[in-house]
Amino acid sequence: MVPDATPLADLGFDAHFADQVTGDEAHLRPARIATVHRARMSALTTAGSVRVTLPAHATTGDFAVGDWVLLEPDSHRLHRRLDRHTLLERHTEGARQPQLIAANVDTLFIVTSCNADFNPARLERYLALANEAGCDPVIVLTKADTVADASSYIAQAGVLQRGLVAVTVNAKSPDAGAALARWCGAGQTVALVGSSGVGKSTLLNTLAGDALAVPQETGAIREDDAKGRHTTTARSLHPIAGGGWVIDTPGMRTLHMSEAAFGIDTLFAEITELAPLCRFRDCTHAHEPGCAVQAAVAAGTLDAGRLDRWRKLGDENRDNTPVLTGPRGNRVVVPKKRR
Ligand SMILES: Nc1nc2c(ncn2[C@@H]2O[C@H](COP(=O)(O)OP(=O)(O)OP(=O)(O)O)[C@@H](O)[C@H]2O)c(=O)[nH]1
Ligand SMILES: [Zn+2]
Repeated sequence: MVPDATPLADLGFDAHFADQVTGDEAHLRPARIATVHRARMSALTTAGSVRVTLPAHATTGDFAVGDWVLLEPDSHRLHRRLDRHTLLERHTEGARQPQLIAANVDTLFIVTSCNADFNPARLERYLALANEAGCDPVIVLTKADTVADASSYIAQAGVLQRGLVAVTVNAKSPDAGAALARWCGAGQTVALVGSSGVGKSTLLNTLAGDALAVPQETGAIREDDAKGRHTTTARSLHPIAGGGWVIDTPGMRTLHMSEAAFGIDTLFAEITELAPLCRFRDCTHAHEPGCAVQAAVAAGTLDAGRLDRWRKLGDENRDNTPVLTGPRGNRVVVPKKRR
């Protein structure tokens, strides 16, 4: 259950948000978006869950679970959204606008299992997503109880990004909560991503423990979509038993790279850092003489598979990232919208 009175700090409200509230806005109530439906949203306040009243010009598509907003005290009418600390967004092929997954997530739990689901190339896509969003990634390896030696998975995951932490769990056991406790706790927000069937729902239940209850306002929790089917919210903010919040996301089959140059550079830091040592400033690390990256592969200090995957993600990102023509015909990458 969501306690009736939760201190703002426990909901994740920190100086980043407090500093944005102006003197004129002091009478407004900070609230954290807990569920986003097509036509309505709910939010958590220090006094519990409320239904947000949207002004005429606003649409729920502009908000993500985890967002901080300011509400009028009695009507719960939305005044404005506060700038985000982090924003997870998903680019899908063909779609012009990215889909907002979750906002103000501190740690992204990238969930995979100790079995055939384990796939370095796919994990790297999730890592680029976390880096780009500004979240700290952690690899959570579920189903450790089904294999004789889970440590080899830790070793394989740990090398995917500098400083990356990987943890093995049995998502069904309460021990999983203890194993992940260092990223949870009052005011902390984590989100779960990963393929279908890896154990995200199981992990969510374990993390929530006795606290399990989707924070939602009383009243109707279902809405009809255009075809008259009942739909429930895809994402919501759930309380974690020992403090903090967890956001689940629906299984993502494909993750297209777009507007993720920073995320990819961080993911492949060992390659990014070698590039300035290449003879040519625009070296593609493919065939050029004096290439420091190729030299590292030849010397055995850089994995050739990593270089292949760096190239694939980078090419995909460039193909999918919109470019404008600048004043002098220079190609200018469209600046990311403000968080
Ligand atoms: N033995 C074992 N089984 C697990 C573990 N984690 C999940 N499972 C089982 O794996 C199956 C799939 O788990 P879910 O939690 O439904 O997976 P999910 O990621 O939520 O899948 P979607 O809802 O399709 O996205 C269930 O039968 C779980 O009981 C684990 O750590 N150990
Ligand atoms: Zn090079």
